[in-house]
Amino acid sequence: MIPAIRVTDLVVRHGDTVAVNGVSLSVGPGRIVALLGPNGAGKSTLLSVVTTAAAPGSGRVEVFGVDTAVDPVRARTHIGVVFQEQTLDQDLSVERNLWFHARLFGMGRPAARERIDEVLRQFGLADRRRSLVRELSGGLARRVEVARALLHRPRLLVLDEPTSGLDPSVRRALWNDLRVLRADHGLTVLYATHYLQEAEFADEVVIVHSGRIARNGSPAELKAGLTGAAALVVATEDDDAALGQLRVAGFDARMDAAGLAVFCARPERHVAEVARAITVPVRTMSVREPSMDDVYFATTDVVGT
Ligand SMILES: Nc1ncnc2c1ncn2[C@@H]1O[C@H](COP(=O)(O)OP(=O)(O)OP(=O)(O)O)[C@@H](O)[C@H]1O
Repeated sequence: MIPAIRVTDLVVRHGDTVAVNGVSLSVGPGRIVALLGPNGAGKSTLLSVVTTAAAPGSGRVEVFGVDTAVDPVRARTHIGVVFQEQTLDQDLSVERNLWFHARLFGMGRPAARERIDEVLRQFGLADRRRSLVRELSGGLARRVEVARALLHRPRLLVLDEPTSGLDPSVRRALWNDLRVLRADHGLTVLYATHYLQEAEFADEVVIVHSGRIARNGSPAELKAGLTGAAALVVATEDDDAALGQLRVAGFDARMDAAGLAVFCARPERHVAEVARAITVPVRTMSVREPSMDDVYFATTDVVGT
């Protein structure tokens, strides 16, 4: 099976800065992949090469088997892009913006008209078709951008921080749309985000740091691979006394933001043992699994030092 995206030993420089430093990555069709990483990690640069906006310094990028450096025009037929900054023409209507895109991708008039009607309906924008973009809310304008990106029926949608500045309900609606598109059309989605909880929607998370892939895997794999973050969180009548008792019993117990945390690899297996070690009354005990935040900070801190 041809991967939707294959990146091989990619290096990209901006002047003296090595923005992408030897990245290799393969994304299967229909997968949803999140790119995480601190500012300046190289996410946008990587996305710009995948979308043919920038050329690789060395290495190779293929989109559905098409080498983006050899045949960028053909590669672009497979790719829809939603850029970090809004790129709609503010003084044109929603419909006109879509029309220009359709013409840019060589769609004939009848086909363009039909497809524009279809995406406007699909994204709930039919009643806004004649609205000027500058009259739209940020959330609606984003919807128009996603609709535009999908107009030429690409198989891969690339989004660079698509939800930044959008309110939580608009963000949730966008992710629902993308999941439906994947389910109905097998769309492959690659997106960069700084909202760590948005990485939970992905089949695979790729954490980029200093131009390299620092860690990648499914959200569950990344969390399971994290040692030292899972804990039993205990609330007692006297947490200070309980802390001392747990330490005497040999547990790695600490006070943190959640309260008294007992760190252990499989917390659910230690409930009885922890309860036995504490003589003060226990109010509640709960298992805390590692979060995407734990994975992110463990990865970027370790790599950054
Ligand atoms: N046009 C440019 N000219 C010079 N340096 C650049 C240019 N674009 C990016 N860089 C540098 O390349 C590195 C990677 O930047 P890039 O924008 O790809 O990171 P990013 O992970 O997308 O960051 P952010 O989360 O802030 O968008 C950074 O050191 C950045 O300063």
